[in-house]
Amino acid sequence: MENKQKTIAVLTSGGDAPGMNAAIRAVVRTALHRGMRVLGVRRGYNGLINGDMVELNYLSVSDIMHRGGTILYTARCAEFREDAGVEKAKETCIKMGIDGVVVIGGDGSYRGARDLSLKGIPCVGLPGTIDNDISSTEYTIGYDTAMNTVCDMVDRLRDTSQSHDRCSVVEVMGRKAGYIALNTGIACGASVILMPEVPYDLEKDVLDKIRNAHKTGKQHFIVMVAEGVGGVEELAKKIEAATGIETRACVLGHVQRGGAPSLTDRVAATKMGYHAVELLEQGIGNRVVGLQCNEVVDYDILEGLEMVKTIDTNLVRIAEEVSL
Ligand SMILES: Nc1ncnc2c1ncn2[C@@H]1O[C@H](COP(=O)(O)OP(=O)(O)OP(=O)(O)O)[C@@H](O)[C@H]1O
Ligand SMILES: O=P(O)(O)OC[C@H]1O[C@](O)(CO)[C@@H](O)[C@@H]1O
Ligand SMILES: [Mg+2]
Repeated sequence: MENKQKTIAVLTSGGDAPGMNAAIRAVVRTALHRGMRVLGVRRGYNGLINGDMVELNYLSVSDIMHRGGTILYTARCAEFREDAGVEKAKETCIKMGIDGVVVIGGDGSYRGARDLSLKGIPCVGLPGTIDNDISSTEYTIGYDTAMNTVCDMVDRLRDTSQSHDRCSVVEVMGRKAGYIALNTGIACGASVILMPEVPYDLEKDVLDKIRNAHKTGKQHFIVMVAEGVGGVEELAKKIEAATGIETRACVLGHVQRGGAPSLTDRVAATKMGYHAVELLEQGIGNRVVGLQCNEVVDYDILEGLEMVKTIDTNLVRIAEEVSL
């Protein structure tokens, strides 16, 4: 008897990230190349629960590689956090003949993928988040683009800070992680970088540093603050009061999630998307795909979620020594 044609589904979930489209394209093209059908699920797990999906062909994913956002839309789906929601999604998968699902998203989306895998629908997670806060991979899709966007924005802030002899306190995204803040802080020449992983003393690590640099003739400052530290408005007031330097706070916000993906994001998304399909082709689910030393790897979802990722303490030290 002839083998039944495999059908896989692909969805994006959680916050969007530049490069998600490149990942969708890689999944679709790889699967079609191997003779599978592909369904694109709209708005994350919502689409899986409600059966909101469309068949994708080679042309459906043309001209999307260079676009930010996700053509499949994304969402945070409260219903999927409950067993009843996962059960409904499973029923939809069975009804639509879905043999496996590629879930592109963050750690929350991975938990959902695990729940559905445990119900017998093989799921493979791809790391799609600007935060780079997924332990099982050194790199997440969207991280590089978001950091380049931050650099571009902060370079602009520097122009106006420099012209006014001001201090700019900038909040960047990252949820509870400081990866974006640390790397962009270095790249933008920040005088101070605050991230949740590294405790700081306001007087010693922020105010004294700015006061001392001010005495040597430095007139404008960038203070980079991770979202997980927050409080940029209050911090700006404290810096102004303690140093006499006019200070402004700026929360960069969602601009960090948009824009054309960088080359790094496009290639990473393509490599990982390809691997996800290779796994599903073999009927292997409950896995998360990642990059370690730029090589594609995969792990059991729970094992991946339980891995620990730490901030690069050497990079923190370098940032401290070179900043002024
Ligand atoms: N513990 C869980 N069990 C089942 N499903 C979950 C769980 N946590 C999250 N999900 C599902 O995954 C969706 C996305 O999760 P979340 O909002 O945490 O974003 P994420 O995937 O971590 O991405 P990001 O943090 O980059 O925005 C949730 O809306 C929900 O549908
Ligand atoms: O778009 P929302 O729901 O406001 O979520 C914002 C969060 O999503 C991210 O942009 C991506 O996880 C975080 O950096 C941020 O904390
Ligand atoms: Mg998350």
